[in-house]
Amino acid sequence: MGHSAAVWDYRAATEITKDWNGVDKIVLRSPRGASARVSLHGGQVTSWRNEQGEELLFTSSKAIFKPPKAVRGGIPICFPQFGNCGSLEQHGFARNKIWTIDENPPPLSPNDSHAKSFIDLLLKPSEEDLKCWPHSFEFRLRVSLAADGSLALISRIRNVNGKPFSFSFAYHTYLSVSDISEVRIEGLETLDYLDNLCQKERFTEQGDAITFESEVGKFCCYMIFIE
Ligand SMILES: O=P(O)(O)OC[C@H]1O[C@@H](O)[C@H](O)[C@@H](O)[C@@H]1O
Repeated sequence: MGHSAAVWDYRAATEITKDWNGVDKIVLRSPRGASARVSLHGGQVTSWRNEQGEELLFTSSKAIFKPPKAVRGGIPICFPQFGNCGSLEQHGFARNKIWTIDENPPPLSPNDSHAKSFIDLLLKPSEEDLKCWPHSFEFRLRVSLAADGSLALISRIRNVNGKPFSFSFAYHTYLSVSDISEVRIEGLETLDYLDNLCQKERFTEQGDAITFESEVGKFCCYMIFIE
């Protein structure tokens, strides 16, 4: 009768264990067998499996899993800087840090009608972070897995002391694909991008979907204004 989602215990479907470096990792499960694994190292989603148990994210065979090295794979969080567009280390420091779990997270929004298992992770700056990036922030990352296996990440960056600052941010998602020649990315037409393979020269994406016949390195430019 398909009642499994109604009786599914979402708290019990969230399991916290340790990886082999002693860092906590969280596994979220859906009633039909999808799962997501999130590490406190970098607040990084390191695995996302569908109901058939197939891994949807790529992790490099050369990835180093020892903090503070960033793990090349899954969904690294780039913050407070994307790439090398600033004075910080490449992609900022968030992906190198050990995040914490918020044991009393705010509830899911009432508009969110689908039951989900979720975890809220927090990152606050250390003394050392404040020396190289002197801004008081709290980064809340909510990772949720819906009953149908879909994964959502919501990031909220709070300015703690009201002094303005700017930052850049990205989910540097590594998707696993079986045949790159079959991949098309649609919906970026007309957006400007910086071409990493052409000294970050600025171009405008034209007409068709992006396909991959050789190496591609495009940073699409979005600007979000928050009042
Ligand atoms: O090697 P990192 O620091 O994990 O960054 C991953 C990649 O990030 C991309 O944004 C860069 O264009 C690549 O050159 C880089 O390899």
